Amino acid sequence: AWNRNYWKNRGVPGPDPKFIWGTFAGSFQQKINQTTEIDELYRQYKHTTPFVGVYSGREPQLLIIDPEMVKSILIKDFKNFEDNQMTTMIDKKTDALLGRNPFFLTGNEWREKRAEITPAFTVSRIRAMYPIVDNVCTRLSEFIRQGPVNADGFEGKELSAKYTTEVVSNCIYGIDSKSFAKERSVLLTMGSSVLDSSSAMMIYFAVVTFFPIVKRYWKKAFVPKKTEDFFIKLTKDSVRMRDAGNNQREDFMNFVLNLRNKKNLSDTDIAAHAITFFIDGFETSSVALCFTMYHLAKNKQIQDKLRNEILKNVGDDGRISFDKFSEMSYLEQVLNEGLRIVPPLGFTTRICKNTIQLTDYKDKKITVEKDTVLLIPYYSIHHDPDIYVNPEKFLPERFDESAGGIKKYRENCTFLSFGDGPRICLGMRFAHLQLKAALAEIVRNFEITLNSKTKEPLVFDPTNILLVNTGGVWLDFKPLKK
Ligand code: HEM
Repeated sequence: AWNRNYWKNRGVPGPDPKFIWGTFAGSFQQKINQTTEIDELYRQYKHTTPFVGVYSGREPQLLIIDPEMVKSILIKDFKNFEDNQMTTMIDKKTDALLGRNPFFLTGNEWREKRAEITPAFTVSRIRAMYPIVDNVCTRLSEFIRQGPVNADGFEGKELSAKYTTEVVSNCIYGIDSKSFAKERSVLLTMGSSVLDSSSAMMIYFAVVTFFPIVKRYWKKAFVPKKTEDFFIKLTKDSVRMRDAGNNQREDFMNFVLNLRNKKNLSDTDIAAHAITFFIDGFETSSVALCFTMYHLAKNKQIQDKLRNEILKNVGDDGRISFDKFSEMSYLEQVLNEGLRIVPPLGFTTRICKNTIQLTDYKDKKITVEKDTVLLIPYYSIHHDPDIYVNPEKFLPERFDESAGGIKKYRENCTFLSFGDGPRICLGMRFAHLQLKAALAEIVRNFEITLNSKTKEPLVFDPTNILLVNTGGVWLDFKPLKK
C-alpha cells in the first residue's frame, strides 16, 4: 500500500500528493518542466521550512531549500551523499557508453573514471586545444554571415549546437563534422539522439517509481544501438588514423590514447571517454550559449559594453590569443550571469547513503531513511531574491570584482551552474573557454537582436531534462563593419 502520509507522519511539511503522480503531476505528464514545478514549491515553502516533503510518483523524496543544508550535502558531508539518482538507472552491461561516464558511476568506479579523465582538462591541455576552437569560431561567423535559410532568423539553440558539435568533433575525433551547413550534420543528429532518449528516460523513471522492483530486472539501455555503433565506429576510425601517424595533435583524443597505452583501455573504453565529452558537454554548453545570446539581444547596452572590451583585445592578426580570455573581466561576468539566469541543469539529485537526521527550523530532528532521494534546486537558488538582488534581471555587474566577484557566491554554494563539491562538472574550464571564444567571435562581428518569433515569457520545454525554451530562441545577426 502507498503511504501518502509518509512525510506528514514525520512532521515534514509539503503539498498533498496527487493519486497517481504524487507531487510532480505536470512533469510526469510532460506538461510542465520539472524545474518549474520545483521552483513553485521553493517559492511557496521558503522561510517556513528548510526542506519540503514531496513524492515522485509514490516515492517520498525531499526538496532541500536551505542554502546551508545544500552546502552540507554537496560539499561538507559529501561522503553521505555521493551519488545522484541517475547512477541507479544505468547499467554498464546494457549501456556500454553511458555506463563508463563518471556522471552515471558510483563508488570506486566513479572515483577511478573521474581521476582518469580529470587531467584531460588542465590549463595546459586546454591551451593546446585553443587553436582548434579558434578555427571553429572563424567558421561559425562565416556561417552566420551567409544568413539563415529563410528570412526568419537563426534558432539560437540549434546554431549553438552546430558550434559545440563542431568543437567537440574537432577536439576529440580530429574531424570536421560539417556542422556549418544548412542541414543537420550526421554527428549532430546522432548526438541529439543520445539525448532524445531523455523522453524514454522519463517514461522509465515513471515506471520505476511506481514499481521500484522493476529496476532490479529491467535495466533500460538509453542510448539507441544505432547511435552506440556509430560512435564506436567513429572512434575506431579516428584511433586508426592516429595510430597510422596522421593527425597528431595535443587534443582530447591524444590524451585518451596516451591513457590507453598506460591502462590497456579497450576501443569501447575509448569511445566512452570520447562520448562523455560529447554527451555531458555539447548540449549543456549550447543551452548556455543560446540563453546568453538571448539576454545580450535584449540588453543592447550590455552587448555594446561587452563589444568594447572584446575589440580592445583583438590582436594584429585579427584574432584573440588564449591569454586574453583571462583578462576580459566583463566577458567573464556576462558568461557567469548567463549561466546564473538559466543554469542548463535546473536541479540535481543526491541519494542518502545512510539513514540521517536533519534539523528543521524549530530544532526538531527529522529522520531521513537510507536511499531517500534529495532534490537540489539549482535554478531556484539562482532566482532567490535573498541571494541575488533583482534575480530576474540580467545584470553581469553583480559579479564585478568590486562587488566581491563570483567568489562570495561560490563560497556560499549559491552559484551552482556546474554543481559543487567532489562531483562538480569536470568540463567546467573547457566549457568556459569554448563559450567565451564563441561569444567574443559573435559579438565583435554582429549585432544580436531578438527575432519576434521568439515566444516570451520563456517557458521551459517540459519534454527536456535541460532548460530549453519552448518554440526556440530566435535571433537576428546584423553584420558589423570590420
Ligand atoms: C556550460 C556547460 C556545462 C554545464 C552547465 C555543465 C553542468 C554540469 C553540472 C551541473 C554537473 C554536476 C551535476 C550534479 O551536480 O549532479 C556536471 C557534471 C559533469 N560534467 Fe558538466 N557541464 C557543462 C559542460 C561540460 C563539458 C564541456 C564536459 C566535458 C568535456 C562536462 C563533463 C561533465 C562530467 C564528466 C560530469 C560528471 C562529474 C561527476 O559526476 O563526477 N561538462 N556538469
